Amino acid sequence: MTSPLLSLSGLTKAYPGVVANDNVSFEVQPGEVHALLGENGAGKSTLVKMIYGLVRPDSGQMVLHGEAFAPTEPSAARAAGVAMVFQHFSLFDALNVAENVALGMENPPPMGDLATRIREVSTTYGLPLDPARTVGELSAGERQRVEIIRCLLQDPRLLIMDEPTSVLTPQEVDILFETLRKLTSEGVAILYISHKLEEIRTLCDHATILRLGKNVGTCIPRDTSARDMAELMVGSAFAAPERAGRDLGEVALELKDLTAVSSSAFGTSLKGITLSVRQGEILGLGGVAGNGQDELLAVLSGEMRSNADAVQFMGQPIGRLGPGPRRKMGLLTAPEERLGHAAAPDMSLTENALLTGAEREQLMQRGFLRWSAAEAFARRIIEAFDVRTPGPDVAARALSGGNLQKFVIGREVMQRPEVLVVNQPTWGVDAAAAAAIRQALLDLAANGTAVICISQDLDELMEISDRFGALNEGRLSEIRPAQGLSVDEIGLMMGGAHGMEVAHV
Ligand SMILES: Nc1ncnc2c1ncn2[C@@H]1O[C@H](COP(=O)(O)OP(=O)(O)OP(=O)(O)O)[C@@H](O)[C@H]1O
Repeated sequence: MTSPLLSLSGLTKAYPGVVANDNVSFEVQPGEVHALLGENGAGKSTLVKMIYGLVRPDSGQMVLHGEAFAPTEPSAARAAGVAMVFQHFSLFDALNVAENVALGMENPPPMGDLATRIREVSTTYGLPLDPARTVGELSAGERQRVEIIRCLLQDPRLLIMDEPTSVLTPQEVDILFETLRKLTSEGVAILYISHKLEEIRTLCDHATILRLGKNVGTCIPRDTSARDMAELMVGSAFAAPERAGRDLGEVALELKDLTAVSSSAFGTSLKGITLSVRQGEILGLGGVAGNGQDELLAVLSGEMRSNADAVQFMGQPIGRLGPGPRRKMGLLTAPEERLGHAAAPDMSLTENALLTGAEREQLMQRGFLRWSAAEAFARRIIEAFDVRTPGPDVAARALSGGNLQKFVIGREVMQRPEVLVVNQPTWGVDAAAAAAIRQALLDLAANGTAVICISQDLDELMEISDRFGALNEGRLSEIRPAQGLSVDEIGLMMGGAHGMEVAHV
């Protein structure tokens, strides 16, 4: 048997109120794809941050290529052959691909040489990318390729990937997996974090499962069902969402030939969008990211204005109203970007609860903030949505990604909206919590709320939507009943955006 590439023994890291990693030990072999599984807050990101030199363990040892390994910063980890592709890309939109790659390198070669090397790596590993293109014009999949190529130019022995497929089309996922397989055939090891269990079954050789910071077991994903893996992570069985029959009420929200120019140079303008959603109904909107989803959410939240008549709430024109008045009426929204847009990173959960809940939860009285009521509201969200955190005083940025997502969705759901618009409601959320969020949206609709769910997850949309439409380059397809729609029909509705194929529903 070959000696392991990386072995971890007894790694422990505590934060105030939580032990993020508790005596974690396992090994990664050269040439394998090793999955790191665990529910939200289980400690996956903390563990890989220790390997990448972003977080220092309180105790425990790491051995890489047979030598003691204790990186104090990412450059030390990179020098030892460890590379990492993050969930959120750190790229500059206005610069081209080669310039962005150079910015992430310790000693970048001259631009001409770098462009040649980028072309070589991109051809060798099947990652099509033109070094001269401006990054702002690239799709999410192409941006990820910039990050991957940046890593590959450093000749890594271990590549860490944190939820790499959440922004990719099914076709881009296939391309990525091909690249990863080529890398492993050359002996590179891949440490792979994902909540998408079917993908893990396709790609990964071994999996280590974390629960509440502890290593609770390993499995061979190919030989384990997705349901069994989910239960290993949670430690118990969980319920799949149930959809009750509902009577639909009045039209709650209507868009009439809505046209809006994106405020961003790299955004997508909305072109003639017409739709309506009734009380008690869930309208699912699919499409590849970057086809107008963010702009549609902004035009509904009031962050972007339109013609007054183009947006109608219970028959009233509201296109010129800002976010405050819309919230007061009961039109609530939860954007996709949880850190920075949906939540203020350095503010506590109580302060974040206040940010969107002040009006409808009466957290303000005669100009004064009612702090104890705001804290009680934050506690109710934490309780109802099973947000794993020591308490409401914790800053939003200290929550694991999935737990913050649960908080952001819970905050809007608990305000009993008349209309709720969500974008990617279960992004980065584990299987059990995703089921709970979908159930909460179904329950809201059962109580008469009109829901618009924008998502790239077609399985999710088919599970909860009554009717389905797709965004493509700022236009909306025909809207059709979701039940009985075939994969081919959905593919046609998505209109081949960025040449994508719909591989699964
Ligand atoms: N900087 C920090 N300060 C305080 N607590 C933190 C910090 N970073 C992580 N934690 C806590 O450590 C625990 C583990 O978080 P971590 O981000 O590693 O989980 P995860 O498994 O990656 O979750 P997810 O799947 O939601 O991304 C969580 O309880 C989280 O709140």
